[in-house]
Amino acid sequence: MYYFIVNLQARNGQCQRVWRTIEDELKALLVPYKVFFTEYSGHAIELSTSIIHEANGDSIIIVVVGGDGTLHEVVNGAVHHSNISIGFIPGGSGNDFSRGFQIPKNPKDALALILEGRFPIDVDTGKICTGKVQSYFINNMGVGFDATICEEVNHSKLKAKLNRLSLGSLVYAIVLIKLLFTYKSSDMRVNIDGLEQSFENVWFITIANQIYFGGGMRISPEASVTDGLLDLTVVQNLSRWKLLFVFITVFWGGHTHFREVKTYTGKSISIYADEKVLVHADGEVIGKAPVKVQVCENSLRVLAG
Ligand SMILES: Nc1ncnc2c1ncn2[C@@H]1O[C@H](COP(=O)(O)OP(=O)(O)OP(=O)(O)O)[C@@H](O)[C@H]1O
Repeated sequence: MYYFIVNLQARNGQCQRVWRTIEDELKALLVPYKVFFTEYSGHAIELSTSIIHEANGDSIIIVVVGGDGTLHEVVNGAVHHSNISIGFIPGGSGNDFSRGFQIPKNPKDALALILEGRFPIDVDTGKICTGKVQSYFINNMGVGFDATICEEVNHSKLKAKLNRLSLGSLVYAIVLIKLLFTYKSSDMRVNIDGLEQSFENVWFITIANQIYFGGGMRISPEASVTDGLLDLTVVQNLSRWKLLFVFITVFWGGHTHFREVKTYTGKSISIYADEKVLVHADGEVIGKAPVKVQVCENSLRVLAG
């Protein structure tokens, strides 16, 4: 039995078409399945939690049809349950998860990969604690400018317009350019596995589990979801114009060569900011700094490409 959790509203409603294709294919192939549609933000975590409870330890596959936000919620329900495998059919605007896990863009091909079931791998996730909130991420988390971009993107009317033109992933770049001229950098302290460092004028700190971020940018080109490590990128002391230039190079991972961009790896990381800067997990704003992040090795089973 396959359990589908579908966000028909992903990509501003265009995910409906993706689901229709999948539904037709499941019926044609006589695949046994149950489908649940998300009705509000946070619903996917509730759905996955109740599916997992009913499975009572049996091995099952939960397939997410939607964007990285819906996937993020299901990850938070399924993490540390080794009897659950997660499949994904990309139906969102950014789809960084499918890039990082080599899942085909085409819905039928992505479904074929799941039905073959040949590649379940146990991957790392990151656990974040900020204030009273605890959350897991599969792609990345960030503190500062990138979280502010996520906040703006998730409330942007532009996203809907670009999605209609199939240019949804461009919204991150456009919002970045807009915020570039108003965002104020701040000083931060970072503790990586017990070693503390201070950074002045930080634009953002991103902690990545996999390579891709913000709709296809190669933020951590060396990241691996099976190495038991998280990859940090600190961007500081950059003028607004140079940040824009560095940003362009992120698309091919060239930013790591700039002296204002520092990279580290670690298992347990704390970030303290002088001001209460925003924190995102997989593109969803979850709170403000300070934040504690820890790698959870082999904590999620995923059907990757
Ligand atoms: N029925 C619904 N109505 C409104 N919002 C919903 C509904 N179902 C889920 N959501 C919320 O919509 C948000 C965005 O969904 P999702 O990430 O799947 O699509 P997206 O934003 O188009 O794609 P991406 O995250 O890849 O850019 C999620 O935070 C999710 O909780």
